[in-house]
Amino acid sequence: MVEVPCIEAKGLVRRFATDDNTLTILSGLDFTAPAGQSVAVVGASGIGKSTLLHILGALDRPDAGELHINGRDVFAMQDAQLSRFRNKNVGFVFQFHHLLPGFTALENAAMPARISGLNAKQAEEKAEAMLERVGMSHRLNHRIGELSGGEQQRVAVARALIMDPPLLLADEPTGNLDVKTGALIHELLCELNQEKKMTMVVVTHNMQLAEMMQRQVTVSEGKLILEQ
Ligand SMILES: Nc1ncnc2c1ncn2[C@@H]1O[C@H](COP(=O)(O)OP(=O)(O)OP(=O)(O)O)[C@@H](O)[C@H]1O
Repeated sequence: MVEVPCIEAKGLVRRFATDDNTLTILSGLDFTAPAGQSVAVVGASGIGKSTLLHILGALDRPDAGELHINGRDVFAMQDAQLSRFRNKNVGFVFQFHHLLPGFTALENAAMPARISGLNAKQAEEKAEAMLERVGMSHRLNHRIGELSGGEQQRVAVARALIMDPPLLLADEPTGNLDVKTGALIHELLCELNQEKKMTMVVVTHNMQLAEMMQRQVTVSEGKLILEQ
């Protein structure tokens, strides 16, 4: 049986209209990743890495091209169906974590499970287990503002993985952290990738992190080059 890739993107085009012209950021980009693979996306600043990641996570729609995640035609879905699909299938970790400051670590990590329809108790049980996995059991009831940068990013990782998604997308996940704390988060991401056999795509300028991934791809002139 032929294995379905976790990500299969073909001919992605993304343009942005500015006041005086149209910028073509992605110009027919193809990208495939088998299930379980870890991939670093690197390239010059402003070249289109985050744009690509947002499309791969269906947070943004391309002007042309197709995206299949685990064989599902993502952009054929209507918005409500797409939100449900994202909730179950894609976890996101960003440089600035986007956690809700007025809520505790437990409440933040539980959020995707609540959105998926689980009741508060079920969602918090799952969140507690995930927070334990990322080394945060001692801070469950701290509000986000009461946590260090590294601790906040651990909560963001727990929130991204609470639904056990087959795909994790991370955009400069440790760009905001000191080198030592960043390295601990890199190790955590690699351990979770192995443990959960999830596909992981990480946009980064950090070569130490990029080299920890099984494969590195470079965005250049709207396409992917230099596959390693
Ligand atoms: N909504 C938008 N409207 C107009 N231009 C945009 C928009 N989003 C991104 N761009 C432009 O597209 C280009 C690519 O941006 P993107 O954030 O994908 O780059 P990047 O490779 O991730 O950069 P960096 O490494 O600096 O984070 C940039 O020139 C940016 O200004």
